[in-house]
Amino acid sequence: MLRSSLTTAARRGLSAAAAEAPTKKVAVTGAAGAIGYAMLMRIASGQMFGPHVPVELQLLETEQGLKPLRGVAMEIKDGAFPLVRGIKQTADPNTGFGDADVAVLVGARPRGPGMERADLMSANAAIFAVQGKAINDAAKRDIRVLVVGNPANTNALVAAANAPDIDPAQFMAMTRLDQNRAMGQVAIKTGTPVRDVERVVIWGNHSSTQYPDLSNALVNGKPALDVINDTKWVREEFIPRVQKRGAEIIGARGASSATSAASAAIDHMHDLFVGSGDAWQSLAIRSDGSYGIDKDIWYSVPCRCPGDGVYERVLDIPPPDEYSAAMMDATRKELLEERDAVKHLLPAATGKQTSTKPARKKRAKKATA
Ligand SMILES: NC(=O)c1ccc[n+]([C@@H]2O[C@H](COP(=O)([O-])OP(=O)(O)OC[C@H]3O[C@@H](n4cnc5c(N)ncnc54)[C@H](O)[C@@H]3O)[C@@H](O)[C@H]2O)c1
Ligand SMILES: O=C(O)C[C@H](O)C(=O)O
Repeated sequence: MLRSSLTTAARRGLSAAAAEAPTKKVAVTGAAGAIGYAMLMRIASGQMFGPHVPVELQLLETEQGLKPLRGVAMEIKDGAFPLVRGIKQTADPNTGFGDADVAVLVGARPRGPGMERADLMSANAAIFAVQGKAINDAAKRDIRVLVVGNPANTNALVAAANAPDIDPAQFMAMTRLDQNRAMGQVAIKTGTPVRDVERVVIWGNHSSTQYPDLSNALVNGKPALDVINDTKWVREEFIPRVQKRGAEIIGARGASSATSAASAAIDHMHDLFVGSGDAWQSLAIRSDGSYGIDKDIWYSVPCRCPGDGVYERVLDIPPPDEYSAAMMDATRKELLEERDAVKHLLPAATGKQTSTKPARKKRAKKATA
């Protein structure tokens, strides 16, 4: 068994030592859905945690979803991925999150044509209360949780509030898709490869109130706003396009974005665990009052990711100008309204730990070494 896995590893260019790295237990909910389907092969192939980290997949679905999930699991097995150490399939949250190092919470109803994210609030938020409790009961204490299912920011709040023994800083919601969309639009506008677009920030909610901000962005190392030199385009085309890109895709595809969402989840977790140096990544994290944002809402801000599951807010930036401040405020207000709408699912104040550090760096290192 060992011999054959090393042989396979060697075939795929992995060293024997690398193939022996500690296994990461990764829970994925909604694993048989469109995003799950697009994401799992990429986790299995090492794109989320790097090519040297084996994974055990813990796939959580509804009872109804278990049948298609069986097919997804068969396909993963048929991929013969050397890094995959096991595939668990379950509809029981405590089993799904059992001993998990990482959880990607995708399972939730997607928006259809004509729906706003607020329409998903009551249908989906309750799922995250149940899953927060299960994470609290069953997962590793230093788990990192990424919420993808919408309304993602407020679902992260609900999950964290129902996991009183886990630092809420370990729960994140995904705005990396918005960041990637914004970087893509800037690259097209300036005729530059995306690689040369940096420091684009998504502030606030993963919704049409988000603020895709180019104030600090660079294109080829020069201020993006100078390179673009077109405030009308920024305010009347770029910002609304990024804010409403989800709806634009639903209109075109008849279904909500899936491959790009899966790709963004891979990017988010890759940068969190493998690290992305000095680059800025937008993460929707529990507000600690920085930037004048109310505490205890999951508001997207720029972070640096040194690796090992740690993030640090980028605080060394100039204060927002009047336009940016108004945009940041609008999305802040929406998140406060969303929080009010799920009050019944928040059993305890989420300010249970005051640390703004993403929790237990030492233990995280140990868990991800
Ligand atoms: N944050 C983002 O950037 C972003 C981007 C795209 C989509 N989304 C959201 O992601 C979610 C999933 O989208 P999708 O296209 O994969 O939808 P989908 O309908 O294709 O799949 C969802 C899956 O979740 C499962 N599920 C539902 N409730 C569950 C539960 N309680 N436990 C486990 N599994 C459960 C369903 O059975 C289904 O298989 C939606 O809410 C969508 O709006 C977020
Ligand atoms: O917009 C949606 O409902 C889906 C997703 O959140 C997206 O941004 O594509």
